[in-house]
Amino acid sequence: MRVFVTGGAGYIGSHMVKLLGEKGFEVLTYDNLSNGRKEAVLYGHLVVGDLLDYELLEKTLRDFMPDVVMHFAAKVSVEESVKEPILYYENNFCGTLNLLKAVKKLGIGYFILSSTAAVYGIAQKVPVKEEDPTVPINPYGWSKLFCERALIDLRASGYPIKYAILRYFNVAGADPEGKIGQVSKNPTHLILRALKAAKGEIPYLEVYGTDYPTKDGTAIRDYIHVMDLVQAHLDVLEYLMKGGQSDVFNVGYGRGYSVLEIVKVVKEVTGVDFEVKYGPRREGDPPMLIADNSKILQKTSFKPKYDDIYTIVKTAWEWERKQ
Ligand SMILES: NC(=O)c1ccc[n+]([C@@H]2O[C@H](COP(=O)([O-])OP(=O)(O)OC[C@H]3O[C@@H](n4cnc5c(N)ncnc54)[C@H](O)[C@@H]3O)[C@@H](O)[C@H]2O)c1
Ligand SMILES: O=c1ccn([C@@H]2O[C@H](COP(=O)(O)OP(=O)(O)O[C@H]3O[C@H](CO)[C@@H](O)[C@H](O)[C@H]3O)[C@@H](O)[C@H]2O)c(=O)[nH]1
Repeated sequence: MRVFVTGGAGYIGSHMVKLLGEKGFEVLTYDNLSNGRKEAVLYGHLVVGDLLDYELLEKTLRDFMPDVVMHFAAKVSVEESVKEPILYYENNFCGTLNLLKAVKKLGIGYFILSSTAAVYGIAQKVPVKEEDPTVPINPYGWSKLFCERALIDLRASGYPIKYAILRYFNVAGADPEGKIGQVSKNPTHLILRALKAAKGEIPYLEVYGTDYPTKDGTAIRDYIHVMDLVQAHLDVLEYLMKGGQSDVFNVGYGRGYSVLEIVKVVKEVTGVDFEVKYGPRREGDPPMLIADNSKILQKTSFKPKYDDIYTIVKTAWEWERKQ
């Protein structure tokens, strides 16, 4: 089976490409390398191209003619999206429209979209369920919600695409074999920044906000290991191919850690008591996001294997210390 992976040179996409390659899928990665690295693509070919370059996108898809499109390519920083909203709408939404346009033209049948817990905005209750209100509080979340809508509407218009929209919670950790991991040109993610503080690459870790309505005043997130996340894509694909209905799925573990709890785990795992400073909230950050993952657990064969915060931080640290 042939799988076209957009964003396959990035953090999550490269773990997906590795798993697909190991399982014997034929893979083609399409990535503009704006935040990806060609060395991270361990299987199949890489076409360096932009989603916004419709001609190249359509030609690449036509030449490869995949059975499945897995769409990871996006700009992913909440903070940057608040400062550069047009960039986010253009890259993420217009990019996805180009992809859907080409998919429809070529008659491709399966589509898995990387969406995000950021579509929920300030959750009224946690854990959040897929049918809960989606009112993003930053342009990144809106750009992803628009992509969801476009895909749902394409199906509703009668085009017989089978899709899964996966709303990832906070993805962390690295390939346990140590071949790939998270590399970012401008790292903003909490665990990665904490590890960089432990390495001395940044002078301290700043905690963004200590006045959230949570147990210790810092924001809570549901951290999921990247290996479980990419496995979830195969489980969902199997579900669709066996006749499962197109649907939206939360992908998280259903439990949350505060920023301070993560700091404690990172200090324990690295053995480094790095400096922590306390600053104001970061614009666009909701207080708490935890997945209700019962739908994916019930409907597909997905079974988390790496759902231990120490395993997540350890695999990330093993990768990061080699960089
Ligand atoms: N990391 C997380 O915690 C998280 C959580 C929820 C959802 N997601 C989603 O997962 C997906 C992958 O995120 P990631 O963390 O691996 O980010 P990443 O930046 O490592 O990967 C994204 C890849 O897409 C490529 N890309 C971006 N715009 C492109 C364009 N216009 N054309 C071609 N390639 C382009 C980048 O070069 C990069 O390699 C994204 O869609 C993101 O919204 C990530
Ligand atoms: O140096 C830092 C970095 C982050 N945080 C806090 O840590 C939490 C997690 O932040 P981060 O790791 O940047 O993730 P999120 O902003 O929650 O967003 C991630 O998780 C979303 C899903 O929940 C994805 O959609 C996004 O792509 C991904 O960046 C937030 O409360 C941040 O304010 C800090 O306090 N200090």
